[in-house]
Amino acid sequence: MIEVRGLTMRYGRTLAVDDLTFTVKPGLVTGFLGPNGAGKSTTMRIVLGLEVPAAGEALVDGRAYAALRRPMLTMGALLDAGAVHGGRTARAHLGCLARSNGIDLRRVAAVLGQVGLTDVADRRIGGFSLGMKQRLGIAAALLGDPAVLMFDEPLNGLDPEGIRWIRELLRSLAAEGRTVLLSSHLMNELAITADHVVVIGRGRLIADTTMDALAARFQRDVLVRAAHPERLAQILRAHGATVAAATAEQAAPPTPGTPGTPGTPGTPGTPGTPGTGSPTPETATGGDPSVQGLPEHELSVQGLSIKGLSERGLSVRGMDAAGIGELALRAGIALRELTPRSASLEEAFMELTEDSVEYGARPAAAVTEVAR
Ligand SMILES: Nc1ncnc2c1ncn2[C@@H]1O[C@H](COP(=O)(O)OP(=O)(O)OP(=O)(O)O)[C@@H](O)[C@H]1O
Repeated sequence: MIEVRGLTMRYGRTLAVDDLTFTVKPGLVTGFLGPNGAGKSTTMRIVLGLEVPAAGEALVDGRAYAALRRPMLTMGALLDAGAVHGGRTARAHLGCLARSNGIDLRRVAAVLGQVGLTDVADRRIGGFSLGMKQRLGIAAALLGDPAVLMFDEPLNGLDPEGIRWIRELLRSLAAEGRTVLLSSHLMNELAITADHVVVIGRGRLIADTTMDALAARFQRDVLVRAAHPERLAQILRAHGATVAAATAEQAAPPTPGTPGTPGTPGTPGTPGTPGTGSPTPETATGGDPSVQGLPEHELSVQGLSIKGLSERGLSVRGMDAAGIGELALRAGIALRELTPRSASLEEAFMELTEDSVEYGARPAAAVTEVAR
């Protein structure tokens, strides 16, 4: 387990890490995500005892890394794959590390095999590609067979095969019950690999949550176009959904010639869906017995006219497309469009971190909400 508590780090006037607290648990791959300069590397260097924080502490399995007598047996880390002596062979490099940590030299051959470098073990590291250096760095991290592993941007610059290999390795290490933390500034890279994600921006915690919860939080809404939008809005609200008029940008322009295109029922060449002709305000209020007699404000959504709603559609949150379809069917309201819309994880990340960049520290309530 890695515990980061109230960590603060300054470089001159730059506040690189700002009162950061999170825990990395065993048995999971945890992604450490943030835009460039967010403070990921600084945090990792503090965990490794390479920097002394202005406040707070970082513990590895309950102890400060710098206080460990044989640290590589507790935690393996890869911070900078390029920071190795290019004149040494891979085997000699790992042999040095093993000797200095009292690790059995037989582990050298074992980890070289584990990362697929056995065939090049006696070549000088200076001639290695970036991918080979990454593998060597990972071999070094695995040398002491530690329960905790921490990698800074291990996927950087790798080809798809290399990325897939690291992903599978990290997942298998977590499946063995180890604690695995990897940083990245790309959400899409982490989305497939990580179970849990800690997001930081400007050194502050933005989110500490499961990947699934993050995706669910950024499930945007369902865009609904219906024959009687105002009535459907009432019904959906009565069942707990939040309904708003879709904004102009949200509503994709209707495809020309689509049957039942809003606002053009019965136009030659665009046959309306039977029984779902877009109502004029008069027919919607006058012809529909279920809404007759209702006050005017209950027959609109955000002040939009029924025609406006028919064209833009409704943005529905808190209910999935199946639930909306079911309620519309029961009410006899024909649907013309029912589109679940969610942000990609990359968009979710941009949205989260853009806020932190734009406004600095997020209010504690927002962090709690995301971190839940
Ligand atoms: N040695 C240093 N001296 C001065 N400023 C530093 C130093 N190291 C980091 N910083 C600053 O601290 C902040 C956090 O940097 P850090 O490298 O930890 O971010 P990061 O999230 O790892 O970014 P990246 O993805 O670009 O590596 C940045 O503003 C950076 O410029």
